[in-house]
Amino acid sequence: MPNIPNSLPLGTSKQIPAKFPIGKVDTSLPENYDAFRVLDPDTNSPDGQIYLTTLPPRYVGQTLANNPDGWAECLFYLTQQKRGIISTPGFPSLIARPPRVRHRIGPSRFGNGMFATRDIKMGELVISPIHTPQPHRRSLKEDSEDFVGRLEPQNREAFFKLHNSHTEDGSGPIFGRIRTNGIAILDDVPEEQKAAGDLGCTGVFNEISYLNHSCTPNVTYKFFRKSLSLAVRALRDIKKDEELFMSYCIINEPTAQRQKQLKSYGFQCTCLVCSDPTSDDLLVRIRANSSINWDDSSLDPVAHAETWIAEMEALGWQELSEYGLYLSIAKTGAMAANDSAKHRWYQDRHEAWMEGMYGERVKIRLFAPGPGLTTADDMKAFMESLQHK
Ligand SMILES: C[S@@+](CC[C@H](N)C(=O)[O-])C[C@H]1O[C@@H](n2cnc3c(N)ncnc32)[C@H](O)[C@@H]1O
Repeated sequence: MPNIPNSLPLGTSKQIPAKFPIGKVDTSLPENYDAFRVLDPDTNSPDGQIYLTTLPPRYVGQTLANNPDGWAECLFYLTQQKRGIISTPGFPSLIARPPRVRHRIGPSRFGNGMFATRDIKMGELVISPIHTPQPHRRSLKEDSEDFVGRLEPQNREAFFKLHNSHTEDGSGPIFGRIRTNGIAILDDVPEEQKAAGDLGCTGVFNEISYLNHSCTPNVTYKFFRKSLSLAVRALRDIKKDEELFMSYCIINEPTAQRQKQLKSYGFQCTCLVCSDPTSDDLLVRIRANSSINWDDSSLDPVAHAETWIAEMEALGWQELSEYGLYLSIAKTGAMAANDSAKHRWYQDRHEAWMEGMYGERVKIRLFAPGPGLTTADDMKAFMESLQHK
């Protein structure tokens, strides 16, 4: 029998793409630069120019007092990108916010950082930005200067308070801050737009850009095009006053690879897994054990999953997709063993984790216990029937 399918598509660990290149950057302008720079293009403007535009559209005289969600100053190279955003169903939507403020910015071991101001449960929304300045694709130094000039004064002030770890490589005070604080927001681009060259953006955020890095992060984010905002959610239960960490790199790669990705931020990560020389080997074993043979009667799926869940939780490795696979195995195994309390527990944990990872509540009731679906054999037949759907 094939391995049990999981409700989570495989390979879905957050693929946070590499940032701007490491080291010295070429910020020279193309020839005829001014001739093809356009402010506030309409969506019929030809592609291939450099566009500076404000989204959602901003009318004369409007200030943050009229629109607390604010505006994003965007720099595009394709009008396709502006078209893509404004044709997103529901755009512009209000930004979803947590019911009460759950974060603060303050001193951390790594300069400033962000902290929880109350206990936060796995999956819960920690923060959505009030506004999302400066999504952009490639960024030339001059373009960056232009769009910072277009920001609301208080947002410009917030921008210049951000850390700049690129003071020695020719980036300058603006592009340097974009390189240090830019968060890749690739994930929400519809496939057909990707094909048309709309590869997503990098965004710099007033508050979210204060999140420091860990390879065992306790929050992650999802970008929503319809509100041009990031939702930062808890990947596990977080205690009041804990520092919040996101990952700046692809965490399911070996330590040396991760350290390479982090070089552009000018620090060496010293988190729990980076400091443990056995962690790469553990990662391989976590991956290898995350699919099981449901025909193997010598294996107790729940006990197997629980061992690995405990191991991953001890490290704080919930951002790995394998953590979701183990929750899924535990939930399914508990159902097959007729342990409805445990089944419900893992069902809820899995849903909360999915919400944390993907930013939305996903109801997965595929494996709800019911007549005729209570033994391992029933489960096997059920899974086989799914394979043929
Ligand atoms: C996006 S900023 C985060 C906020 C920053 N700590 C501040 O004081 O404004 C990224 C910078 O924070 C620092 N940083 C973030 N995570 C770190 C970590 N795990 N270890 C050391 N430095 C870190 C590095 O200087 C990095 O370039």
